[in-house]
Amino acid sequence: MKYLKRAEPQSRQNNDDLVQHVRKMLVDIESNRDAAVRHYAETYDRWQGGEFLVSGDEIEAVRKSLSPVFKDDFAFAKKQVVDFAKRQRDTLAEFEDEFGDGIVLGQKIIPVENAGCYIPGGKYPLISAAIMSVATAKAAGVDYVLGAAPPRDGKSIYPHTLYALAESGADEIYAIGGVQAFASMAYGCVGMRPVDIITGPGNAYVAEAKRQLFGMVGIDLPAGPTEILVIADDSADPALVAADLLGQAEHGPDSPAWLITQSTSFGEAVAAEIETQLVTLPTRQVARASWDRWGEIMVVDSDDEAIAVSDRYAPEHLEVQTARNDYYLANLRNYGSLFLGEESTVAYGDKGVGTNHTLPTGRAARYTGGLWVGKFLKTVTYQRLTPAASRQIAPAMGRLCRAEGMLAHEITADVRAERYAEGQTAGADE
Ligand SMILES: NC(=O)c1ccc[n+]([C@@H]2O[C@H](COP(=O)([O-])OP(=O)(O)OC[C@H]3O[C@@H](n4cnc5c(N)ncnc54)[C@H](O)[C@@H]3O)[C@@H](O)[C@H]2O)c1
Ligand SMILES: [Zn+2]
Repeated sequence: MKYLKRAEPQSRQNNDDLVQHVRKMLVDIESNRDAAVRHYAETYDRWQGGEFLVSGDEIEAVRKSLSPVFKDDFAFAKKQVVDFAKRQRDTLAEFEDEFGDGIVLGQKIIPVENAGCYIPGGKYPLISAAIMSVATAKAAGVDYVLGAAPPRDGKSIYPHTLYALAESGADEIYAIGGVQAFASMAYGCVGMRPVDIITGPGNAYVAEAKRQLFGMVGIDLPAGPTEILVIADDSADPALVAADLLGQAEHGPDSPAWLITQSTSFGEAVAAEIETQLVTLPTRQVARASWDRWGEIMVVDSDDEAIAVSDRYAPEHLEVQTARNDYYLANLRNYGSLFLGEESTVAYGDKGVGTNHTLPTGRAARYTGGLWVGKFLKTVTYQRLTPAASRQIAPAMGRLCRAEGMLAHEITADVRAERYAEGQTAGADE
């Protein structure tokens, strides 16, 4: 593999400052609660309001103010995402079966009770993120869903985001952003009830807060700064590929965009197109910074090498525009969501083609997919035995306890062997 363009040396590994900064905030909020939350909201969100909880009147006013076209577009996106989520829910099944005579084992699927969903809004109000988290949680059957988004002007949530949160089914909505939002949802500050799982994408502070809070509260997945990788060959259109790379570079100055191709001339054409398009792109300031710093163009020798390199990057978004898209679909392993052919594009996935847009970043796609109904559901198990079955497995179970030196465990098996011994009346077989 050779690089036509390479990212600046990665400084991501050394994120001590970020880790310490977020830890300090979380510790402060855990001990000083609402006062600390208010302090950080004032510092980082320029908060000037009173209550963080958004009132029903404010939601109603927003409902009235938005255009029918926006509402129709939103309804389309929501329907796509919810239909797909329900279809995914249908793939999960409870079961109860016999595993050996008299040994009944089962799986149940139980939604978490309370979920806190974060909608990013530092740079852009990510309206669709409300559907991705809140509507998906509701499709999973979560009882109570709290929505949180940063205030746009120090006072209230961006109206379209507020509408999206309400329409997606949020039970309560709070105008609060970043680390202080996640800490409040986890610890139950500023009137929030402490939730069981916190979800949603966000910037580096948000991603780090989720990582540190994990354990005391559930998290969906590491979903930090957006990434895109495009695998393209000579059959692709360099202008379209360049547009798609810049489309995601626009997210923030820490959003990498990568291209893998087997054709040096194609790689050069995309590089030239990017320069051309950056001249007029309205959000070029951000896109230029991220492309210069993180952008990469790699030339490989074969489809299999393209797949191997792509799997190493484990990109959040992966577009494949080649003459052999099905081969890639069959063989790629690590990605958050895959966009096959030039007709699909990450922006569709972002805004509401139907797949969830909260996706793994920072190589987390090696071990997880994106947000989906399953993240709000627990697959739990249960067991039930007949007396005869209990008696029958007791000796083996007891010996395994003993082998581990767990003698109190062994006794629990031994007493059952005795209790259900043949001829005993207590607990005899039905
Ligand atoms: N992985 C995914 O699925 C996915 C999807 C959509 C968006 N994203 C990413 O989400 C991110 C959104 O970022 P954003 O910044 O626009 O919005 P954000 O809501 O994630 O972050 C804004 C918050 O950051 C906090 N903040 C800012 N500076 C701080 C500081 N110095 N210390 C502590 N907190 C601070 C503020 O409280 C503010 O409310 C982008 O990086 C985007 O790429 C990821
Ligand atoms: Zn995007």
